[in-house]
Amino acid sequence: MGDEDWEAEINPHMSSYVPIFDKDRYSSGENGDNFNRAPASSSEMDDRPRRDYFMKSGFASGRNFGNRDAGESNKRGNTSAMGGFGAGKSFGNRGFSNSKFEDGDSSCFWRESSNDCEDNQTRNRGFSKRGGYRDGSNSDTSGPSRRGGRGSFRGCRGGFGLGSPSNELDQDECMQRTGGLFGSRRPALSGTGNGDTSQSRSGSGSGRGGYKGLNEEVITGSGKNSWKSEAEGGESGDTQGPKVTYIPPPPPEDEDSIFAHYQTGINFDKYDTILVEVSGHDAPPAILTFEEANLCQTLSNNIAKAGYTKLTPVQKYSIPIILAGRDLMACAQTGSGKTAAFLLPILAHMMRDGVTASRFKELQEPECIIVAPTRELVNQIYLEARKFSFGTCIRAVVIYGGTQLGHSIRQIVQGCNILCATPGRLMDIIGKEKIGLKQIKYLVLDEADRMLDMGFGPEMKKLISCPGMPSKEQRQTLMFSATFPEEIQRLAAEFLRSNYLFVAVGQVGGACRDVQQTILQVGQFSKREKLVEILRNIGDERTMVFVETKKKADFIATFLCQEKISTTSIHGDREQREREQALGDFRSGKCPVLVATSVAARGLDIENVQHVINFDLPSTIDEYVHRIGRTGRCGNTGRAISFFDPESDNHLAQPLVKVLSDAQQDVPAWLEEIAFSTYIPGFSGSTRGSVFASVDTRKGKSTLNTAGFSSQAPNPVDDESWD
Ligand SMILES: Nc1ncnc2c1ncn2[C@@H]1O[C@H](COP(=O)(O)OP(=O)(O)OP(=O)(O)O)[C@@H](O)[C@H]1O
Repeated sequence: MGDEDWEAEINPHMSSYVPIFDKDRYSSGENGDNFNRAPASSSEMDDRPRRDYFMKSGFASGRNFGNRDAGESNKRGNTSAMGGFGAGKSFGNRGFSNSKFEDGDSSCFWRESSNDCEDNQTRNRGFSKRGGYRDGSNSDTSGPSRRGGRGSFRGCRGGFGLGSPSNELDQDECMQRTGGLFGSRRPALSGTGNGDTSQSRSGSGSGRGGYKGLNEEVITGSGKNSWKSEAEGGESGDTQGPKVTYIPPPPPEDEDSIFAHYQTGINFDKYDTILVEVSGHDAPPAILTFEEANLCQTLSNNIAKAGYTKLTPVQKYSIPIILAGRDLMACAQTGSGKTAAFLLPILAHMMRDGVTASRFKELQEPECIIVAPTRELVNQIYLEARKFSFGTCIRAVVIYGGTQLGHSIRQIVQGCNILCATPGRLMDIIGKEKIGLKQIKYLVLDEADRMLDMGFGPEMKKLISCPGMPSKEQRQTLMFSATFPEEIQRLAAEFLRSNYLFVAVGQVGGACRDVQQTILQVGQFSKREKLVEILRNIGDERTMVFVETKKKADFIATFLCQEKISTTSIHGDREQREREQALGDFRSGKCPVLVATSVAARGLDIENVQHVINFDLPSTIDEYVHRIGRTGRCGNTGRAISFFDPESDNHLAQPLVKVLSDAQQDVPAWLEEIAFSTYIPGFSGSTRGSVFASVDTRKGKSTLNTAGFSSQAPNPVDDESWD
């Protein structure tokens, strides 16, 4: 079913789902959490699920959005600023400067009904209307609103602008606010007024990379589509937008929290049986134990405290390669420890070579930059870097969009050896001359195929051609992913030294075998019923439900709440604080169901996710592999159920059959039939013309081995032909 059809189906529900806030009956409980609150009456019951969702999923955690009833809002006590956000800011999508952005006691979602253009637009957009906000200190309600309710902004597209920023930081922040909300459906981005973030702008007209769902933002430029990044939320500064004030709460500092980890699963030891291929000249032998890596004592202690006793295959091969100073492209199944595979040898080198101890400086010159496509993922990588560098003088910093730029800068100027960043925020910070690149020795692209695709690729190219960035001969470049389409491997050459090594653990682009995959044929209109049936059977086990569009994510989450299934959601139209809240609620088990778009498909490592449900199949098989990889991690088992709608998913039949059979899963006969009937000559694994690379695209193979053994073989690769 196309998106249009969903519009038709969703909209009537949307209007009926508009929560009419009844402040007396639905005001917050003590903890500001109204979820699962028993209804006071049957009429309340009707509305409750939608309130539940808004409250629970952070739409409403104590905020009044775009609320006309500013007076009511003020009565609620204006608790502000957990973590500092929202303090002193006022919100209101129509010039209401009194409604406060609250975060605290009161859990309520306020939404007014109105017949005006904005509201109609909002309703059409969905029920997720959020009130706009303005910087209270700059407030000028008569001026252009910094952020209208989502719907209202869209309804009045073109009328969006900014007041004059009052200082450099302000300017930059203003420039940054493209936000998930505002990036929608805008033309190619151009800088306006403030040239200082030009590097982050798509000078070529290409938008930020990221994820695209069916109705997600597409920005055209450079003669081809490039995605307005949902993942990034468009924080780059490439257009004007509202001021982002969110300051993420600092992670816990106590050692127990830093080293908290989950257990490896029963299949962890089976990793050793996976075939590993290493291609490229003179690959150093794999190591079999952490001891062989000869890491310094502090690092070894941290590894032990993290609960790592045994290397995973990608670690066995990648660690010695990186320690030998080689460039690397590594492809290994989801959840198999790629993060430590690059962090540990980098940290070991930094410890060996010595780093500038962190100290306050306006311009920081980190030794290592790690980029990844989503905010949540860079944050996760940062936490891993912080864990492994615990007790050393190495300081890791994380910066990402959707948060206050000033906060990112403050983190950086305190000292920065390892910078974990999303591309947009990174380019902004470089543009602000807070980060110098001269000292860069390591450049890591996690989810590298995504980082190099047409979404993020242009940004990455800008990064490596930034003034000061050491040439590829002078730095070590490392790329990791579970998928690596051939054409992306070719693009990667520009970033890597010609003698880079390629490590493939198992089938490149293959699914993790610890995930039991089931494909069900379900038509679009039966999906919800099926979903509820499955979730009821699952009970409280943690489940991620992937849908294709942000709008549908809201819709399904609301629907599930209505069915009394505790659900939250994450997607690119949600504020960053809401995204983090949603992830937190999911991680803690408070909401065992997380409805997500592809923004959550890659990299996220959440303990105990036992099920992934593809309510909608993604458009590419690689995406499928990443999504189902949110379960079955680190030797644990998991289950993935995918709804296959023959009306829309036939193009995936062949690659699905391949992925299933490669992972030794049952292939339904009906799927084989569809695959056969849509046979594409020459198909070898993917849609969109690209295929799984079965090997390093340079075609040379030097090693074919199981992960338990190190070996070296002659390398037939002709570097010249590759370069
Ligand atoms: N050697 C090890 N021993 C025990 N646990 C490990 C080891 N290596 C990694 N882990 C844990 O396994 C989990 C998955 O690791 P990680 O997130 O790095 O996987 P990944 O390969 O990057 O997955 P994805 O492809 O989804 O990004 C993490 O919780 C990590 O701490």
